[in-house]
Amino acid sequence: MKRSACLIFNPVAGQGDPEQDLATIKALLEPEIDLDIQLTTEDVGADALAIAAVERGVDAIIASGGDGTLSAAAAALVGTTIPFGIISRGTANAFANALDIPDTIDAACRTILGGVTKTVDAAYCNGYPMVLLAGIGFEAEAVELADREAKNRFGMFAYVLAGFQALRQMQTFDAEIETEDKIIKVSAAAITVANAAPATSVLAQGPSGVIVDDGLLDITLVSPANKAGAIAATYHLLQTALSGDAVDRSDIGYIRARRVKITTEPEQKVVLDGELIGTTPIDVECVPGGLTLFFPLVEEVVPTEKLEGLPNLVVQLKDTPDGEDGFGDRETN
Ligand SMILES: Nc1ncnc2c1ncn2[C@@H]1O[C@H](COP(=O)(O)OP(=O)(O)OP(=O)(O)O)[C@@H](O)[C@H]1O
Repeated sequence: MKRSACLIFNPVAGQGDPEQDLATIKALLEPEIDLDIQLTTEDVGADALAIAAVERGVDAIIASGGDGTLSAAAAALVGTTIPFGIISRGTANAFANALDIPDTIDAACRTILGGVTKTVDAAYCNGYPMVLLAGIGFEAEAVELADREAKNRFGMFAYVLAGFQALRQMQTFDAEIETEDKIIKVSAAAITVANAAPATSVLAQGPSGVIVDDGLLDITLVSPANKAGAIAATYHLLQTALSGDAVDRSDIGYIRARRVKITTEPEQKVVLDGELIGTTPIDVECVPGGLTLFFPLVEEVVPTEKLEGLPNLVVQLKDTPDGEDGFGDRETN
């Protein structure tokens, strides 16, 4: 029987040609999947369309658009077992990158056609579903500054520009961070609670690699003494994100927790998966295995041996009976 899925498509996302993108997606998927195509509008977003699709009891949901569309659709699926396909066509493609899903239309469609699924963690932040991260302070300021018009003009560069602008306006705040086993009081300029994060979410990169299926949230605290320190800390986080090493600066800290409550003085803006949702305090709780994704088939890497080319090489294969390790009897004391 042919598979079926609801495809939620944002017809204005990204810098490409949406009509052509939709034609490509249909050509790739429709031979194997019956698609119920739902276009987002200014008034009816991916969240409403995904909630309605869940209520209709669809077999799978595929979302195609920028990070806003993908996050909104994913949010509706947190806590369900409906497989979610991601076809990223945005400016930053942070959502796909954070979850290790290919970000070209062709590879994303092949991932969905492959039919392999994997569960990852999700979370709730102040009752809102969260798949990637909640940012307090710096990140929230940067998201607010990277507006639609700037993104259209500058693409990815808009986020970098907004980051520098936010850095210029950087202010520290006092924070109290409560996890299941401790209460931490600290001054910070940015606190990021991540379930999953792309390397470009620099401020989430305290832990060497945010782990998306460990049942824990990764919390990074950045507390630079001044603006020069903020730039150095940000650069260090970018480097560690790219190299996969843990951070090593006294003004950056990180912890992992299943649940975290954060209050700040003064109140700080909070951005959740790219959208401003309000201000602190926040209460974030991990939902282990809360989201099911179509995931690329990962071929098992068999470590290869190599001997060819060594001088005077002779390799003799032993005739070892089943169940024996080939070393004969071993002397024991
Ligand atoms: N048919 C439509 N007409 C106008 N706006 C739309 C329509 N459909 C969705 N939108 C708007 O698109 C925005 C979401 O865009 P989305 O995040 O998918 O793409 P993007 O902004 O190009 O990507 P990125 O966030 O990666 O930059 C929402 O603000 C939503 O209101």
